[in-house]
Amino acid sequence: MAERANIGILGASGYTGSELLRLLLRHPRIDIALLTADRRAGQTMRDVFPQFSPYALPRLVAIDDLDWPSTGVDLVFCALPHGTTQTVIDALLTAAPHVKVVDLSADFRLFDADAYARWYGHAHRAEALQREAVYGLVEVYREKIKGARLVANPGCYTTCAQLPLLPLIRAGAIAVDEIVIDAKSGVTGAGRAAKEANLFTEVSEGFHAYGVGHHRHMAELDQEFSKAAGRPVVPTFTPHLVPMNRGILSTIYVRGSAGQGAEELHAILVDAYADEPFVHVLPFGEMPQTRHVRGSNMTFIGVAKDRVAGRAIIGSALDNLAKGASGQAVQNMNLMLGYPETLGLEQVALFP
Ligand SMILES: NC(=O)C1=CN([C@@H]2O[C@H](COP(=O)(O)OP(=O)(O)OC[C@H]3O[C@@H](n4cnc5c(N)ncnc54)[C@H](OP(=O)(O)O)[C@@H]3O)[C@@H](O)[C@H]2O)C=CC1
Ligand SMILES: CC(=O)N[C@@H](CCC(=O)OP(=O)(O)O)C(=O)O
Repeated sequence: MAERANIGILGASGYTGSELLRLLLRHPRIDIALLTADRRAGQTMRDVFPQFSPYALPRLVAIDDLDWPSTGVDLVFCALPHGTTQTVIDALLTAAPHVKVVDLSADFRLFDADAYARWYGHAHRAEALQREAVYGLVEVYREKIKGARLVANPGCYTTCAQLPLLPLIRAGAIAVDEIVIDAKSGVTGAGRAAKEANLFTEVSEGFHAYGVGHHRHMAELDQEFSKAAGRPVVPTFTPHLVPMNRGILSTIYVRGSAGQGAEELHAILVDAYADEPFVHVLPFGEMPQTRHVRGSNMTFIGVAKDRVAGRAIIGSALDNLAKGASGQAVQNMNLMLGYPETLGLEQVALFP
């Protein structure tokens, strides 16, 4: 294990890229060696995000201008739009095969080439790497991540839903054909690039569902839930956009298997996460709030009884830019570099 590592951030001028930089500037064992942008290439981080003014940072460069071996990077975070990433990482790992990569996009999360083509509308452009990638949900794949060269950081909605549900599915404690996930996200989840749908006037003073019946995160949920259950699982999942900057809250409706009431489901989760630094199960009956995880790498989970016999209501909250993206990516980096998993991630939520 090296004492320090040189880090690159592809897409540093975006929301997850800048959140990575915010976290990494407080990390004791890394140096920022490379920052890239597309439209903002040539500018400084200060031009794009003035909060970085006090720090001496490399200028934003275009990926096409890079000669990978001479960048000197040991590990690269790829925070680019999905679809863009696979060719960039393929070129990077061809030119510099020793570099480790944490990809924040959806490009390497689906291991089945047909499923990828079906959900994303084109054949994967780096199939060998798709097969090599390790899915980066640390609480499940910790040991595989430690030896990985390419880690596919999970999606924000999917992290929020998987953390409470996977232990229950694995234990056979819930009816897997009756899972309903009602999720709400802040607007940073959609990225910084200007889109009409994300204008203040379109988002404020309102609240709406989108991607109803076909959001691409369903593919990731199907894959991981089916793996945990040992048979196909297809949950109901509906995302909503709410007028706040950060945070995801998922309210999840489940039916317990025979003999598994809400208290038993709660006990399974308490047991599963007793030693996990970034998953906190609240006392029975308490529901999580996004404001209590904002800016931290934590996921808060709550379980309560439904008045409908046999059903339970589960709440899960995380910060989409932290545990839902950049925080989880740094957690993955720490494992890949052999550092303590929590290094640079100890921030308590920013509240009030
Ligand atoms: N936002 C979130 O909460 C989450 C995001 N993700 C995923 O992380 C990735 C980054 O998301 P986010 O930070 O929100 O996105 P942003 O739109 O905020 O940032 C995108 C970044 O990629 C750069 N970029 C855009 N197009 C290209 C291109 N063709 N070639 C090279 N660089 C390009 C942009 O540069 P420039 O600014 O110069 O145009 C910018 O730096 C996405 O794949 C997203 O799906 C995953 C989980 C949560
Ligand atoms: C609010 C919002 O728009 N959220 C994004 C999901 C966040 C994300 O970026 O997910 P991936 O990493 O899988 O791309 C969306 O619904 O597409």
